[in-house]
Amino acid sequence: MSNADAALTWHCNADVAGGPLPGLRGTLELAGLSVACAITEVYAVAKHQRVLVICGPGNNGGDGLVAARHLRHFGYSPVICYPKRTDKPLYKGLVTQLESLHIPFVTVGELTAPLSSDYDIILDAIFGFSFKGTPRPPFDSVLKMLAVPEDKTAADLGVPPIVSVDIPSGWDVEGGDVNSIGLRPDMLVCSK
Ligand SMILES: NC(=O)C1=CN([C@@H]2O[C@H](COP(=O)(O)OP(=O)(O)OC[C@H]3O[C@@H](n4cnc5c(N)ncnc54)[C@H](O)[C@@H]3O)[C@@H](O)[C@H]2O)[C@@H](O)CC1
Repeated sequence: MSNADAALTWHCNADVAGGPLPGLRGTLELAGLSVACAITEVYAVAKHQRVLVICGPGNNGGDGLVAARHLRHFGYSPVICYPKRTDKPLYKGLVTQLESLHIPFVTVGELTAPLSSDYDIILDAIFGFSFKGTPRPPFDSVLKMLAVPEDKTAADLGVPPIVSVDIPSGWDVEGGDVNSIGLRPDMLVCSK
């Protein structure tokens, strides 16, 4: 059993540790752990150690914060971009856990193209099913850095493989890429 399988099995059998975590905290933990485990299956740490985790302001971003912690424990070197933080205690706790592991945080301004010079994978935890309208700053400029127009390749633009949580960020959950955001993830991790 791999470390990732062991962690997921432990979480799913969490009654041995006093019961599953309740409510949103529990679902965020399970979602984030599942995302991290899925990444280990597809992007081996030996070749994809540097992971940029971009977190949005809602629960999709929370999945990213949890996934980053597990990725660190699985041997990856996550760096987090979390430009719109919330004061909710659950989220402050997730940030404190990451800081205690000395996981670096970067601002949007510190992200420079081509992203592939600094990162081997992007974890897109910006928006999930509650995204509406067109992306507002600062996420509009972040999404532009991740976009790959139809007539270009990710390699041309230096965009590393993108793993999206739930749905590609900026896409409408029913209508798809109605705003022509151009984010075309290589991998999507979503619940059944
Ligand atoms: N709701 C739940 O119980 C859970 C949700 N999870 C994840 O969280 C996602 C849904 O979470 P949320 O409902 O918090 O929403 P999202 O995380 O999808 O996004 C909502 C946030 O994005 C902002 N936003 C919306 N449209 C925007 C725009 N055009 N420009 C800039 N900001 C914009 C909103 O103001 C809000 O802060 C799911 O897709 C899933 O990935 C789960 O994984 C964990 C449990």
